[in-house]
Formats: sequence, structure tokens, C-alpha cells
Amino acid sequence: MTLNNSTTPTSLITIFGATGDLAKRKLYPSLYHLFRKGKISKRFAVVGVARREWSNEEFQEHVKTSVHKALGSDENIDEFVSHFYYQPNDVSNSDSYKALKNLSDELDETYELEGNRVFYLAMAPEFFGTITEQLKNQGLTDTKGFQRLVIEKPFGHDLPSAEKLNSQIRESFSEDQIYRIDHYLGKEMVQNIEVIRFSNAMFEPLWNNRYISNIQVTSSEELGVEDRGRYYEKSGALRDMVQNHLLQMVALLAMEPPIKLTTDEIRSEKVRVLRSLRPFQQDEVKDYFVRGQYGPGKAGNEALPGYREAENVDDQSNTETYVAGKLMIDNFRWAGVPFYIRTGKRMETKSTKIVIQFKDIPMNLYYNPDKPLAPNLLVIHIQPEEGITLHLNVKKSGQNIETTPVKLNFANNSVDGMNTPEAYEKLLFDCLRGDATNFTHWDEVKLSWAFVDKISEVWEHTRDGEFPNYEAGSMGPKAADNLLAKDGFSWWPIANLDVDQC
Ligand SMILES: NC(=O)C1=CN([C@@H]2O[C@H](COP(=O)(O)OP(=O)(O)OC[C@H]3O[C@@H](n4cnc5c(N)ncnc54)[C@H](OP(=O)(O)O)[C@@H]3O)[C@@H](O)[C@H]2O)C=CC1
Ligand SMILES: O=C1O[C@H](COP(=O)(O)O)[C@@H](O)[C@H](O)[C@H]1O
Repeated sequence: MTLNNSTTPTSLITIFGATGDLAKRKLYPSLYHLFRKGKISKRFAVVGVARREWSNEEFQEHVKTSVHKALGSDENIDEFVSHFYYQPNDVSNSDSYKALKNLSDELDETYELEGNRVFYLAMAPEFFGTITEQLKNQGLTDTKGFQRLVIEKPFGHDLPSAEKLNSQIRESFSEDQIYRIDHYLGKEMVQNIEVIRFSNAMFEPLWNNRYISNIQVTSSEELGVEDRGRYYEKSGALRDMVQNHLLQMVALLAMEPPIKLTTDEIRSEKVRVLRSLRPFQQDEVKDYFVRGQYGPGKAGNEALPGYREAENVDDQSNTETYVAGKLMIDNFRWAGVPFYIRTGKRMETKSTKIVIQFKDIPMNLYYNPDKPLAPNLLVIHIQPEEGITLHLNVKKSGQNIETTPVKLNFANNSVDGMNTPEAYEKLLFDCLRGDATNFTHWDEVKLSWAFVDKISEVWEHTRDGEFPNYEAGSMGPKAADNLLAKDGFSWWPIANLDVDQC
């Protein structure tokens, strides 16, 4: 299939959970952006589904407000919202799908949508099975165009629940109709990993265990659990961030060059990486993974409460809000190179960065016992700033043999015309065009859960007596430093790596 890069085909987009938070904060603003840029076909309609008894007009007002709040601008908003319709529907009531089918068929005709349908499930996962079953049984997927299903995270709670969910939705949709969202795959610089690696002659030859000593992936958040205690208590950082976003970034960093840039080829290279992750025995988990939970702390002068004080969180909670781990990828390219990952809530700063640390040169001609030669680093700044920094050594000005480290910077968002769109905007655009590359295939989800389950099985059955073990506003527990120190490494300090600091 040839993909159109400038605009989407005609389509009816049905959003289940249309009154919810995700739709309001992400989906409507993203669709509006696409509309304003002329990237969405003029022949489109959106049907919002949720239980509350809204009229079309109330729904359109809601969409307008959400766009305005998110973007602060609303040029042509009336024209945009005129494509929006609302269908009150309790998704667990099978009788209610008739009205949705009638409305969908009507819109199909009015807008000449050629039977193209995207069903976006922006609802709690417990409803996914019922909705997909009803869509099929009640003929909503029986159209002459394409039918696609967009599924939000979390995709299951562990491997058995993910398998169950997958078989439920596969009763109604084939794998190539399913678009499982991992919003990190929509981030500009995450998509750039592949390009940096495979379009630069200077990196690819060095991208292996002969030249790279270790890779560090950090995704830290300043925010705490906020009002998501109920969900987070069952999830924790391992399921919430590592199973999906962090393992996806590792797969992109470690995969072999695909033979072509097609969805199937890229995904199968990522799958191979996930298959090469070294598995642990239960008693080895502690050697590779560290967990943390934030206690009270400070951000500047502001006092921050601990995790256990948040709403819907147990006051003796054993849930981790921080994870650091060492992954080994047992294949020819990566044997012996640790991939360190860490993620946590209520850390010092909001930042996602990847640091690729190169090995020392074979012989140091500039040896100075008081000042070791700085290692070469390639830093990929995912967010909030976007770019790349290459850390090199040069001659210190005015000195004969003294070296000094310098940074070569590329700041993505300072390049004219390259203001990066929101991840959801890109992913919606891709899904509407039928490009599933930046969505996760079931094989990836399955392998990620299998890996993570080994860790959670141990953690769930052992209380961490030291919780809380890091202060809110800090960079996590001490044990995470020891994880690297055992191998002779340390975490690169996030703040000193900033793209705009040189
Ligand atoms: N919010 C976010 O930033 C993110 C959310 N997600 C995922 O997206 C999904 C949605 O999250 P979010 O928007 O935050 O959730 P919300 O709780 O804000 O929204 C849930 C939506 O589901 C509707 N709903 C609930 N029960 C029914 C029912 N029986 N029949 C029809 N509609 C129903 C609600 O509307 P009503 O009450 O009117 O029925 C509401 O529109 C979840 O899977 C979440 O994990 C993933 C990443 C980020
Ligand atoms: O999926 C999730 O991601 C967010 C972090 O996303 P980011 O784009 O802001 O880095 C995290 O806060 C949330 O707990 C998790 O569910």
C-alpha cells in the first residue's frame, strides 16, 4: 500500500470515552491540529460515545473548550466541530449499538466516507472485549472500506491478562487492524533514534559492543501520582512505564538495521531485541533491578507529600514509584554492554534522555592523573528539550597537551519549521493513513510482559521494608547508584547534559 504523507483518507472516527480526560486533553486538540494544517481529509466525521446524555451541540461545545484550553487558539473551530456528533451509549448494553450503527451509516452517506472506520477505545481496558465484540456482532465493522481499532494502554496487567485481552479483540479485528498506542513512539526524538542510527555513516559502525561501553535511558517525572492512586496502586512504575515506553526505546536503540523501512521489517527487528533480553531467575532479580517509593520531600521551598499520602493509596503501600534496571541483550552486537534504565515519579526534574557512552580510546596520549579524559557521549534528548549532543574532547585553548570536553549540539525545536507536533497528533495521523509502524505489535507486547512479569512476581511477594526510600524531589534511591557502581559506571547527571547549556 502506498501511504499518502500529506493527508488522510476519508474516515469516520468513533471515540469511545468521548467525555473522558484523554479525549479532552489529547485527542480533540490533536485532531484539530491535523484539521488546521489540512492534514485530515475534509470528508471526515467524529462520533463521540459515552454514557452521559449530551446533545451534539453540548458535545461540540466540549470539544471547542478542550481545543481552546490545550492550544489557546481556535481558528475555524466552528467548521471543525461541525463534523462532531454524539451518541449516548452504555457500552455494556448490547441494545445501545443499534443507534450507533444507524448514525454511523448515515454519516457514511452524508460525508461519503466510503465505509472507512476508525474505532478509538479511550476507555478503561475492562470494556475493550465487550466493545469489539459488539462492533462486530452488530455490523459496525461490516463496511466496504477499512476498519481499524485503536487501543489505549494499559494493554493488560501481566502476560495472562494481556493474552486474554488480545484473544478477545482478535475475535473481531485482525492483527493488522489493531493499533496499540504507546505514545512514546509518537515522540519526535524517539522516532529520530532510527534515523540517527541508520542515516549516519559515523554512528552505525560504532554502534556495538566494540565501541559502546553502556547505554543509559532515563525517564524522570516531577509530578507525583496525582489523582491516579487507584490505577497506580495496581500498576506501579514497572508496569506503567518500563513494560511499554522504556522497553520500546531500548528496542529501537538495540535493533539491527531493518532490510526496508516497512512496518513489518521494523517491528520484527524490535521483536528480535525483546527476544534477546537476558531472562532472570527469581533470586537474580535483585542483582538487576532496584525499586523505590517516594516519601515526603521538597521542590525548592515547597514541601511535597509522600506517595503514601496520596488519594486512594494504601498508607503501607508496597507499590514502586521508581524503577532502575540493568538489561543485558544477549546477541552478537550487544553481548557485554549493559543498558541501564530508570524511571520514577516525583524526581528532581522532568526529563527523558538517552546517553550512549563510548569506550575509552585504546591508549591515552593525553594522560593526566589529575584529570582523566572524558568519555565520548552521544546524548539523545527526548523531552522536554529535543535534540542531540555529541560530547568530544578538544585541545584546551592556550595549552599544549591539555584537553577539554566540548559539546556539539543540535536542538531540534529550534530549527525553523520543525516545531514538533504532539505525539498523539502524529499517531492519529499514522493510524488514519494506515501506517502501524509506531504502534506496538502483539509480539512486542507479549515479550515485554513476559520479561516484566519475572520482576513483578518477585516484588509482589516481597515487601520492601525500606519504602519509602527516596525523597520526593530527588533522583531516586541510593541502591540505583550501586547498580551501576558494581560495574564501574555511574548515572550521567541529567541536568549537566542539557542541550542548551554549552
Ligand atoms: N488520561 C490520560 O492522559 C491517559 C489515559 N490513558 C488510557 O486511556 C483510557 C481512558 O482514560 P481517561 O480518558 O483518562 O479515562 P476517564 O475516566 O477520564 O474517561 C473514561 C470515559 O469512559 C466513559 N465511560 C465509562 N464507562 C462507560 C460505559 N459503561 N459506557 C460508555 N462510556 C463509559 C466515560 O464517560 P461517561 O462517564 O460519560 O460514561 C468517559 O468518557 C484508559 O485506558 C487510560 O488508561 C492512557 C494514557 C494517558
Ligand atoms: O504512560 C504514561 O506516561 C506518562 C509520562 O508520559 P510523558 O509523555 O509525560 O513522559 C506517565 O506520567 C504516566 O504515569 C504513564 O501512564
